[in-house]
Amino acid sequence: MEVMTLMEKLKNGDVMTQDMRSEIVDSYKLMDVALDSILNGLMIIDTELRIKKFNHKICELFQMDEAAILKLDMNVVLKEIDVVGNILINKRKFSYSDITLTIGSKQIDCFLDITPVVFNEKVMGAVLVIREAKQVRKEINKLAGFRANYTFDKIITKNKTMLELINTARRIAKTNCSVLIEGESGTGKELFAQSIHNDSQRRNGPFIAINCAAIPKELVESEFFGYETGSFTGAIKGGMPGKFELANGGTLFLDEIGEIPLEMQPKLLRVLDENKVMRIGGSFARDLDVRIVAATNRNLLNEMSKSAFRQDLYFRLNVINLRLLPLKRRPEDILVLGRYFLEQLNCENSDVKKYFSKAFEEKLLANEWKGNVRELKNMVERGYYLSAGVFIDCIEAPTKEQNVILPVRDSDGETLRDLEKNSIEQALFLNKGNAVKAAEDLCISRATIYRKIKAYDIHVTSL
Ligand SMILES: Nc1ncnc2c1ncn2[C@@H]1O[C@H](COP(=O)(O)OP(=O)(O)OP(=O)(O)O)[C@@H](O)[C@H]1O
Repeated sequence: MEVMTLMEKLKNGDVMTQDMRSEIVDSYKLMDVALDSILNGLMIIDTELRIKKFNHKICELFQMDEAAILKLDMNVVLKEIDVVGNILINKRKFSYSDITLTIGSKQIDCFLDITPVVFNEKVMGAVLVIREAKQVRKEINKLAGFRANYTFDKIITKNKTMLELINTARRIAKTNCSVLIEGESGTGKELFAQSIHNDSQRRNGPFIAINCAAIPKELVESEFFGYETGSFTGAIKGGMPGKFELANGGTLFLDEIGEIPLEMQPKLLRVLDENKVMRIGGSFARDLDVRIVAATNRNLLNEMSKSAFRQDLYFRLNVINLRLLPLKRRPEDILVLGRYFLEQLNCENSDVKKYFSKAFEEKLLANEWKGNVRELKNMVERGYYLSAGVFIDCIEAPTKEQNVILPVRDSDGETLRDLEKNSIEQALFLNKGNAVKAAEDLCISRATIYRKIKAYDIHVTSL
């Protein structure tokens, strides 16, 4: 018999039989099993915020046994929320992302849905569905692509030093120590960082990359550490987690670390030393479990001698050092890499298979490769799409920038600086302000273009 029908019968004065009693007991047991099979924490409270029921996941989330949970004062746990006003009186469902619950001396970051329980128009209490923020972020990171795609087997090289570096990186990937990757722009620093993450125990956690050169100085702290509601003008209501929090359980890749403002460096060092982060305007520190991989194309020793980079931070980051070789110092890699990129293009465009002409290969070997592997990849791609026949030859059609008639300027007296600034402005203009695309066209890194935009005070929106 349905429990509800049974209840109705009892309400109407029927006498409770043994069968009815076991029916009710069984149905309660069934409900408990169902509640415990749910992967989210679930709790039912009454209008006085007293706990009426909860599932096993709540014990896991709160790290408490059942008896301790029953003693919790939910007015304290939910002190950040107006449960009575918002949910019980207004009879409305509320969802809170990134809320902090106070459970005894612990703080738990979670996503919380509260739904009022209404019978015959009367509010009886509310159902709380609690999901751990760490878990939700893990799923979001997976969907949003915050993960590393590269693995060591995708790092192509025949160079002995580079092969040794890959071996070292493979070995240290298993540890938790910080890694500093040095090398010119386009040498494969991010490739190494992603491969280290994918070869570590953290491979299922997030890989969060942050380009220190791309963040405006005044936003660096909030990007790194996050902030709580109302901590500064323009802050999003409800606060925001910083990149450290987002990378919890995974790897944080600090690209262009040499660009980090000097005043920010001691704050970063403190977080790395203490493994804790406090959001701006926050009242408590959150525990962190983050592996740091930093990269730079600057000579940090030089920066230190100019007092532009702190020594203590340098030593904290430079536990393991990987110095990648520029492409011109590993000429044996030029054709190997070139053919690898060509092979990829042939696979992507399976209808036509193309080959390098002898002259093209000679041109590749003779090039300066200031933009390193990135430049090589772009050049192969350009050759591939611009060549009419199956052989990729040297004749390169004019690039987008060369094709355009630019505003006439008196070139007399134009300094190198002006020329560089003009080129960047043109590339930005041609790419409708998209700095990443402009950087690709100019064969420079994203970090470099952001740095130059800042240095030349280029207003992207007015181009
Ligand atoms: N050894 C390699 N094998 C295959 N692809 C490579 C290799 N090295 C670099 N690449 C490719 O070259 C491009 C640039 O690499 P990456 O972004 O890792 O360089 P980077 O040193 O981090 O550059 P930047 O300092 O400008 O950020 C990427 O598309 C990457 O896949």
